[in-house]
Amino acid sequence: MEENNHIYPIFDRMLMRKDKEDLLKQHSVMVWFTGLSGSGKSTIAIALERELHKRGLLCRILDGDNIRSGINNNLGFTEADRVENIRRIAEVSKLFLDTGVITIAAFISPNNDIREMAADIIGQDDFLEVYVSTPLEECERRDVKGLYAKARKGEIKNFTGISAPFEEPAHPALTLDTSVLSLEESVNKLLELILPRIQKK
Ligand SMILES: Nc1ncnc2c1ncn2[C@@H]1O[C@H](COP(=O)(O)OS(=O)(=O)O)[C@@H](OP(=O)(O)O)[C@H]1O
Ligand SMILES: Nc1ncnc2c1ncn2[C@@H]1O[C@H](COP(=O)(O)OP(=O)(O)O)[C@@H](O)[C@H]1O
Repeated sequence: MEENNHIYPIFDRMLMRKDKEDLLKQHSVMVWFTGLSGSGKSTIAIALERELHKRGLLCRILDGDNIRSGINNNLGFTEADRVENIRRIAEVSKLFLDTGVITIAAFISPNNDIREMAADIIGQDDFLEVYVSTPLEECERRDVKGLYAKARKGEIKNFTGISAPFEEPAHPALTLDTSVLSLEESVNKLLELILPRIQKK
């Protein structure tokens, strides 16, 4: 490769994240939602992506539907499996970030060590932690997938909030309690936080 450089100067260097961000006219960032099942992570992620898309900004959502059903379909909910789940998600996120894409992850990611590992893989400066702090009582009242009822009956083991721990983030960039905030209010708060970072002047 090196000896061809004078013939093909275009091979001088590999295209970098900045080249891709310039192409897309945006800065990429990682928006990392954490919170209990049913707290609103996916709902907010989808609404946020729509608002950014409307503004001409390219995003990628990673959530249980496209990760746990595919690349991570060999993982369950033991502590070790959750660590591996989040590790792979962080590595995949990094690829999207390096492609200039605004990356939005919606996973329980139940403790500080797991979220810290994700932030280390992705890079602390790119990592915006958003805590969807909807109380357990409200998540359980919603019981979107009927899993809390099953967990209470002991039919699902290691269920976060019931039989497995959830550790609140110490210093999230933003906290959204969807028992108090409407979806629109949550998205507006996110836009206020994110837009100044991702829009190219
Ligand atoms: N034992 C147990 N504990 C928690 N959650 C469970 C469990 N079993 C299945 N589910 C469903 O899986 C979704 C959570 O997956 P995550 O990948 O976000 O979890 S983690 O970050 O690895 O802790 C979560 O979906 P969300 O509601 O989207 O959060 C649950 O529906
Ligand atoms: N203000 C709100 N913000 C977000 N979701 C809400 C709100 N009020 C009610 N919900 C409902 O709560 C549920 C949250 O589910 P989901 O987004 O799948 O949560 P998670 O991804 O955290 O498991 C959805 O059914 C959603 O319609």
